[in-house]
Amino acid sequence: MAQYRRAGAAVAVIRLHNAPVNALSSAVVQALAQGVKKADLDPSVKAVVICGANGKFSAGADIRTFSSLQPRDRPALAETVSLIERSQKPVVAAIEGVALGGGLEVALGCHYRIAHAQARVGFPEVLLGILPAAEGTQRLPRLIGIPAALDLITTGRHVLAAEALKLGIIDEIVKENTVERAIELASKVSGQPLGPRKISLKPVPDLPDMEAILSEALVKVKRKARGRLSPEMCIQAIKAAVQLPFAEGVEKERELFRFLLGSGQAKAQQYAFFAERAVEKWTMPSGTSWKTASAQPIRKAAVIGLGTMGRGIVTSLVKAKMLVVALEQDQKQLDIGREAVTSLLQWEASKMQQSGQSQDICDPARLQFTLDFGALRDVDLVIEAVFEDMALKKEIFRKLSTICKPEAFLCTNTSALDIDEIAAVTSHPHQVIGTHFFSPAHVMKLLEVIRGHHTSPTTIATAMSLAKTLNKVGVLVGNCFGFVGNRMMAPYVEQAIFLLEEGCKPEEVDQAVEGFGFHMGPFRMLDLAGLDVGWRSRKGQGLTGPKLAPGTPARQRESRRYSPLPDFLCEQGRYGQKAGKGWYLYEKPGGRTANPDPWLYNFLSEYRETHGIKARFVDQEEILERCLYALINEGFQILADRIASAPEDIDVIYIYGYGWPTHRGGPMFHASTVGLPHVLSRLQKYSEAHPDIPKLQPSPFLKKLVALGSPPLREWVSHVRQPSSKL
Ligand SMILES: CC(C)(COP(=O)(O)OP(=O)(O)OC[C@H]1O[C@@H](n2cnc3c(N)ncnc32)[C@H](O)[C@@H]1OP(=O)(O)O)[C@@H](O)C(=O)NCCC(=O)NCCSC(=O)CC(=O)CCCCCCCCCCCCC(=O)O
Ligand SMILES: NC(=O)C1=CN([C@@H]2O[C@H](COP(=O)(O)OP(=O)(O)OC[C@H]3O[C@@H](n4cnc5c(N)ncnc54)[C@H](O)[C@@H]3O)[C@@H](O)[C@H]2O)C=CC1
Repeated sequence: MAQYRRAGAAVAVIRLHNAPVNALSSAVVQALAQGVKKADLDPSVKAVVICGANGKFSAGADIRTFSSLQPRDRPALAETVSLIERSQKPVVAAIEGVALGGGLEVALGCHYRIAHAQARVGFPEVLLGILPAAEGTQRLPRLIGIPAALDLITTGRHVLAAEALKLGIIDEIVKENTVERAIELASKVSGQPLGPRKISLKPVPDLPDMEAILSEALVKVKRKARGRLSPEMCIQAIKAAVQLPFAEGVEKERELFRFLLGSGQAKAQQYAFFAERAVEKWTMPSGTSWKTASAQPIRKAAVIGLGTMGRGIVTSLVKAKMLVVALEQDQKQLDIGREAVTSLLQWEASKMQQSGQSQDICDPARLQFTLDFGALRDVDLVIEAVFEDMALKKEIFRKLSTICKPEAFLCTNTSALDIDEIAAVTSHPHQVIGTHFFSPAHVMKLLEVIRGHHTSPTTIATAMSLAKTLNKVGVLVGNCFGFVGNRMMAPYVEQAIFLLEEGCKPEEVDQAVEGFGFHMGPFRMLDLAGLDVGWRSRKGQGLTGPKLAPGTPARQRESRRYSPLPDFLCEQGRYGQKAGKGWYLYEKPGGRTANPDPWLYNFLSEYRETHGIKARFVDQEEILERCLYALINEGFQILADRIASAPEDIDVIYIYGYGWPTHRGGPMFHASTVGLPHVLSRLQKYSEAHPDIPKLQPSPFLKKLVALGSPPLREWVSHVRQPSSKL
């Protein structure tokens, strides 16, 4: 838990031990405190070094124990940090790997901090719905000043040793053996006065405009937080550091921590933390899993199509230092694509430069632009990102199957189409897989990995490993129209549009959904993505356009309710942001500011009149429940169909791909929080009111879970019938 040893004559080394990340469980904290006391009591010890086992200092408090914390538990970690600082002998933190959260708090209790050049430090607590509660919000501002402390504590970002040195968090960077250097330093400083090294005794560096800095920070985090409480509470705690003596600031920090711990948001954000890690450990009902399948190395990759998605995918691959071949259909598109990729890479390089990272990502030697499929002969993996058109995709895959080397993996970025149908035209269907990136592909963290019927475990392992290499979260799902993400999106968007028919304005629906915490409501999202995308898909499905059977009622398809509103908008060229108008009006084509559009109000009134719909007032509760419960209901059906193997998979997809607010833990977590009987009864109510909307009819699986007494979320999948598995 914490190993105590002597190094040389006069230095005690305390090494934190708790694989894999030396989390500060109560046993570790206790052993650390004992070590510090032992060193203090031993007159032959003149100085102390604290370090971590396996090249990591510590990733902080053990998050798994938070759910069992009682509000009145003694803050043992904070007491230990104080104990370290009060030590009569100099204590040096030797930081390797990470010193995060409570790990950094321990280091701040030390009198000196040295770090390896590759080490990272930070206070990521805000991302877990809490704040640094072992006196971190009181020590960091004293050490590095308010503006920098606000940045680090409210964003949770990790900083590399070089930046930490610049900020004053650490005293020295080491390239070789950090612990040896710490021992040297400890020996050197023993006997020197410790008062000036105790951060709690320092005043917070004063600034003339302190009040303004704090208020601006509050406005900024409130705007960004979308209902998340922790960033605001972090600012309150930092404000206490400015306004109160250290001990009182610590009291305030604890009070705010207790409030956050009990808020429910912390539980949701910590669930999301573990869900993200759980999805990496994919398993198929056959027993094949991440443990048994091995990924193949990808050195050279190709991307076909450099449109919205392809250019972002190329950027991601280049950033991950792969050799990349980028292919387009004609010279004009190739030139446009090249320019777009170049500017994305330049932007990435400048971002990296700002954060002190090396920026050799733009090396043109690693990137080849071509019109020639022959250039794909030696690539290890291809990602196809051409138009969403099955015939075109098949044509491309047929070609790839003959041109690429037999062991190459063939991936499609389709957002909804059948992976098996695409794989069927190749000679190696077991090497075909869906890799569904999200827009913008170089930014969004999600990679939905879609397994076809023949996809091999090696192909899955390689695609999941690619996600990790690209710094994304891969989630393995089964093959069906829209997979997990877009399949659940469909009933959500459908409800939003039906609500317009019934009397809402787009901004009312968006405000309700954004008030819940989404970055964008459905109409702003549709305008951004382009209304023509869905239109093309609906035409393909024969729901509108030339394939629609003559005489089909305007608002009905196969006895289900259908809204032709988005088709009408597209017929008028209102494709969204790119056209300067869609559900909203923009300042110009490509403009970003969505303004309510009087034209649309008139259009909606006329539409309602034509179809004999009496507009009614729809309250926020109904807007939210209709949109979100329809989406969640589909999630239950997806679990029942075994398209997703666990609720965590769905939640991670929604958090990282669709902007579901993390503090609400994802749609399935949200359902478990509000209670399955509640979700069921609201769906029943709405489906009785709208019997022609099948997506409001509660999923039989949801009904089953309620009948079983609403078991906890982690038990849901044990109640799914196995034979229907698509995974
Ligand atoms: C560290 C990482 C960057 C490593 O990343 P990577 O190598 O990619 O590995 P992972 O797959 O992410 O992780 C490997 C494995 O480790 C698990 N794990 C990681 N971190 C933790 C952790 N902190 N705790 C537990 N487990 C952890 C992870 O889940 C993986 O395991 P698996 O799931 O089985 O696969 C990366 O892991 C990372 O970023 N980790 C999180 C870092 C973090 O967020 N740290 C902050 C932790 S919170 C903290 O430190 C809080 C504090 O400031 C102190 C709070 C004080 C609490 C005091 C209690 C007092 C209570 C009463 C108050 C009231 C007082 C009164 O009334 O008076
Ligand atoms: N736009 C989005 O937000 C998302 C799109 N997708 C999917 O990604 C794929 C691509 O979508 P977008 O990038 O939006 O399309 P896009 O229309 O922006 O780009 C497609 C590109 O493919 C090129 N192309 C067409 N035929 C080609 C051929 N034979 N050879 C080489 N290049 C060819 C086109 O010139 C164009 O540049 C589609 O399957 C889409 O469903 C997936 C996730 C999100």
